[in-house]
Amino acid sequence: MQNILTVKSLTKKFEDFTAVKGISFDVKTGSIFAFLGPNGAGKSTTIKMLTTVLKPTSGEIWINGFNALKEQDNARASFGIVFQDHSLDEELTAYENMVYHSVIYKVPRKERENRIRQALEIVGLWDRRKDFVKKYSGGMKRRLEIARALVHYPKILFLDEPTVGLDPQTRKSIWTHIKNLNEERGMTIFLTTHYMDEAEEVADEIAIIDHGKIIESGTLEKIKTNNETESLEEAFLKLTGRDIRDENGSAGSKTRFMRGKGRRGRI
Ligand SMILES: Nc1ncnc2c1ncn2[C@@H]1O[C@H](COP(=O)(O)OP(=O)(O)OP(=O)(O)O)[C@@H](O)[C@H]1O
Repeated sequence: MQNILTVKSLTKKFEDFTAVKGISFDVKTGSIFAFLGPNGAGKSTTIKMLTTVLKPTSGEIWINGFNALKEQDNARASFGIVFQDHSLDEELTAYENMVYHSVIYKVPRKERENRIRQALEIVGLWDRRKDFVKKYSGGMKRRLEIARALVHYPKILFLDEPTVGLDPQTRKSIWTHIKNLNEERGMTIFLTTHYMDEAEEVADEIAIIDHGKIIESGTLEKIKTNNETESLEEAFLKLTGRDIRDENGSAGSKTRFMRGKGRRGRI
């Protein structure tokens, strides 16, 4: 199987602090890859580098055969992104949001309508296309963001915490849409999540990052065997000494209090 994404010795320094320390990994074409780590481990910094938002200090990123640092336009055309924070225009309808994004991504005018329809149908929002986004529920907004990320036919979709802040039923529905995209359309999915059960259920391969280094990677079975645990959550705890979940207990929002200060061991 070919790799749609290859990362070699990727490093990011913020002045004298190294947030990502020479990580390397491959993502197979057509797979679902989960990138996990405690708060402050380096996930967002890595995703920002992979999606060309942040320039690495050193290392290589290859996306769909393109060097993401030297062939940025081709690399960008190869992926879609759904970030944690909503970036929809609430004063526009869903359809208008889609058009706006299609223009930015230079989708040919003649193909625009057809592609928008396809993308909205995938997430079950075609019938609601004329509604203003401000009337949408949290789950519908997330589905719209996923549809928007599909309109330029990306080969790989980056999802940063796609279900954060959503109730369990809505989370389930989002995963159904994501799994359909992967299984029926062969789209590669790269995701981060704080919900271990979700990663366990959907991911073909998993990488765990802590303190800027990948400390474990492979299939769920391999990770459980390596760590002699029954679940991913137990393996994660054993490896990082930390719980990935919100420790304030408020579903969805993430604690920041452990961020980056070497608090390994405190649970
Ligand atoms: N612009 C920046 N300047 C300085 N330090 C930064 C910057 N961005 C991130 N960091 C630091 O780099 C480390 C990794 O941060 P990052 O946001 O990548 O972690 P994360 O794994 O995504 O965490 P979370 O799950 O909390 O979002 C943290 O210690 C963070 O404080």
